[in-house]
Amino acid sequence: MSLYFDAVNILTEPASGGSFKSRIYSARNLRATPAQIYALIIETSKWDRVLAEVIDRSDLLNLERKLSPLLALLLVHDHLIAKKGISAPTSHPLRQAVERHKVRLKAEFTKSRVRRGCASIEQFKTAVLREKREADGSDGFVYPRWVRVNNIRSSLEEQLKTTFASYRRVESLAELAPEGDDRTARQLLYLDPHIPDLVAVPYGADFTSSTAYKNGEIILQDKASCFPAYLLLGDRGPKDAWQGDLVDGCAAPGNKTTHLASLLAKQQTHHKRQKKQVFCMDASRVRSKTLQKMVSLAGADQTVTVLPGQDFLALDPMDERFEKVTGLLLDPSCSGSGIIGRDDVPQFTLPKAATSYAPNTQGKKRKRQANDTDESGEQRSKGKASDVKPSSDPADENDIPTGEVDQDRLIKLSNLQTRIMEHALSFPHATHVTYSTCSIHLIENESVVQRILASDVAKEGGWRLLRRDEQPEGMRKWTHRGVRRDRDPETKAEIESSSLSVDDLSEEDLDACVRCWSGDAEGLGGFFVAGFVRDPQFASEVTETKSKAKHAVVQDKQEEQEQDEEEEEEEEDDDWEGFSD
Ligand SMILES: C[S@@+](CC[C@H](N)C(=O)[O-])C[C@H]1O[C@@H](n2cnc3c(N)ncnc32)[C@H](O)[C@@H]1O
Repeated sequence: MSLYFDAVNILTEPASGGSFKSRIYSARNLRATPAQIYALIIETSKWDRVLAEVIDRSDLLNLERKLSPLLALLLVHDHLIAKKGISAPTSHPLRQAVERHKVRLKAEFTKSRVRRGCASIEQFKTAVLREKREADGSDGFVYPRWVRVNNIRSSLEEQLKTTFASYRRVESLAELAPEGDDRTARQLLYLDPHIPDLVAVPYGADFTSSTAYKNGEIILQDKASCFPAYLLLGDRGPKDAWQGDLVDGCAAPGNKTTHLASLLAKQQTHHKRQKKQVFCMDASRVRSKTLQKMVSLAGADQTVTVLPGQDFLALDPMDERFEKVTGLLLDPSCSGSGIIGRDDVPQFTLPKAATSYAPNTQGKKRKRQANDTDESGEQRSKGKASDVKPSSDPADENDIPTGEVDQDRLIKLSNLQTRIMEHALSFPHATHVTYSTCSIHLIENESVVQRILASDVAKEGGWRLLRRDEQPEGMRKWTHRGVRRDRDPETKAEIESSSLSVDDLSEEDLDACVRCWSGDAEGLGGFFVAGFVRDPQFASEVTETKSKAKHAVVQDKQEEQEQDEEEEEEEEDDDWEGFSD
């Protein structure tokens, strides 16, 4: 019986960090084996809708008051579906509480199958799974595992021949969706058409024990998180390699930094030794340790200098160390509202509790709360050096969203993001800067862009947005672009009542901004990125306009002064009461 109590405890305790499976395997005080508990929970979750129906119709919970809804679901699963039945001595009171009703339970289970027009248990299982996916909205929704090949240590060709040798290429992301009851990873691979060296595999694929992963040849990084470095360095090769140094100002845990280094490696010819070219930093000392480990694991120590605990805003753009900096990538802290919960804890439809049963949390559908857990990168990086793995989870990069929109916090974030960007634009030799967030809110995205473009530093430096037609090929092809008003994250429809709008941005500006949304066929969370470029022509136009304006002001002032003097003279004349006729 301990198996069922262990499963109930696992499902009802507050979630701590890590995947659901790893939480079971690292849980203490379990009496059953983790494998047994995991299998029971996963199998029961496939049948929950039917089991809840059977339990309700047979009135089990009103007849057996000792059973909680969740415990009943697990026990009835094993009673009706597991080959060996309930895993407890026949004399155990809870086993008896279920088996006393075996005729009724069996009859309701059969009726449930017949109602769905299924002739066999297999057909029944497939129908029930389809029903479950339709009900939870996950039907047709693909959220793959994204894998970036690190060009410092390997190449896409090499990885296709080794790590992915047994994988079959598919032509669409949709083919990575689980089929039937197959929620486990199948060996399928999709080459991303937008980001070079990025592949997608079914979500359950686990590379953490693969040599390629341990050696930093592959990095588990979400597709959207690859946009900023690609937008900055693009499809350059040895012939048109990036000139100058780069800064990643908000870099931990280091996904985008190592991506920059990987793209630079691709541009370098083999005989040319890479010089230090990327300065990266994070204001948090603890997160900087993770950053350094990620950089080393990716083999990027030759290219990347980590400035631990460095506040980007305190960096002096005039410092001679940065005089060759031509590009900056800024991915500051944000609300994280675009991060989709990777909560892999199975969600159960439960039977109705008996009227006199006082349920604990077992009676509710569990959803992980952001503050249940301690999953910020800050906390994670407190682990041992050997714990540090290339990050795959956007939650490692950002705050975990609470689901509630705190307007004051968004305003503060937006102000800080704008300051950070204005500081980036003040690097004297910078020509390209990218700005990104994993937020869906206009106030952190297009609105920040609008504020930056309106700033003195942008106007004086001749900064404008990197137009879509100037973007690297993969980004040009990406169709989801900037929006003028906030959108409903579910329906993607504009929120008419939203008072915030970005009226100063032109249609061309919005087309320059790149958006990602969760819940569509792209397999991503919410993300935003925009590139800024210094345009000398634009600068001179601005300077010219400014100097014309200045000139006009000076002229006006001069004229004003002359007039004043004339008037004064007149007044003086008026005041002169000397000679008279
Ligand atoms: C969204 S995360 C960056 C994720 C990272 N770019 C990646 O791809 O792995 C934001 C990071 O910015 C850091 N940060 C926030 N403000 C900063 C500042 N003023 N200077 C330097 N780092 C800052 C935070 O500590 C946090 O680690």
